[in-house]
Amino acid sequence: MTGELSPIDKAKFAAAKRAVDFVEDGMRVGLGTGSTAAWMVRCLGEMVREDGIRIKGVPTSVRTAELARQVGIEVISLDEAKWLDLTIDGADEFDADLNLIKGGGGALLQEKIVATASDQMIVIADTAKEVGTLGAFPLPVEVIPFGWQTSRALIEEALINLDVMGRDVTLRMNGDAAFVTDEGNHILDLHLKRIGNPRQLSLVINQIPGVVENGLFIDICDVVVVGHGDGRVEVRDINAGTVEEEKIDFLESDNLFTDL
Ligand SMILES: O=C[C@H](O)[C@H](O)[C@H](O)COP(=O)(O)O
Repeated sequence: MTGELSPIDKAKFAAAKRAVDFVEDGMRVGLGTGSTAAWMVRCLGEMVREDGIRIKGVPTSVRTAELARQVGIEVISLDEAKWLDLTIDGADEFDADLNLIKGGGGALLQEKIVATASDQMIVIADTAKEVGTLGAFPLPVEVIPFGWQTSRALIEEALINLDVMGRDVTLRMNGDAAFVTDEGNHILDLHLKRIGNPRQLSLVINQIPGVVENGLFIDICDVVVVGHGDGRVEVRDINAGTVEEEKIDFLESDNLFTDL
């Protein structure tokens, strides 16, 4: 069945499959959003159904909550969990310091709250997500609908003051209408090309009235699991300074691919 998956999906699956090894019985786990995180939720569901591990999952979006329930994971809110042992999530970009751009799917706000309320955040990604410098992927910024054009103008002004390379700021659309997040907000995508100082940019953007949160995750991620299309995975731990390599056997998970 894996023959029907593209190499990129195999890479995402391999990273997800390796990352769930970090999950132990009784843990409260933050469940990320996106195509890579969806593989992780399916793998966790398999562990719950077949290995009998008991976990409580805190989803970062409506769609992840739906998938988690479908695969048999007990879903609780962050307020019920209060604090999490671990969050596993995808990313749009990561750099050598494991700083991230997230929010390509519009879930950055809940994702950042959940990851920050976790002892550890593990990012799962295919090799295409690794960059020398963040910023080729447009940086998502969540803004409240009221006065969003004013917020955009203030962001553009801030980008000029910071002397950032690209300054194009676009409203994310969903067909003919503005995209609406799970929190009822809009997303502005900042086409910056290169983010020289992500920490400074994040602080400046978050001070602008109307901005709820931005997609830069600075010093939040501890471990990245990078998947390759042939099943190889690298586990890079920024705190321990270690890199481990392994290979995932796709055949062991064939049942996960049958109902796609
Ligand atoms: O809002 C979406 C999330 O930040 C995703 O984790 C991110 O966009 C990566 O998604 P994917 O795994 O589909 O590339």
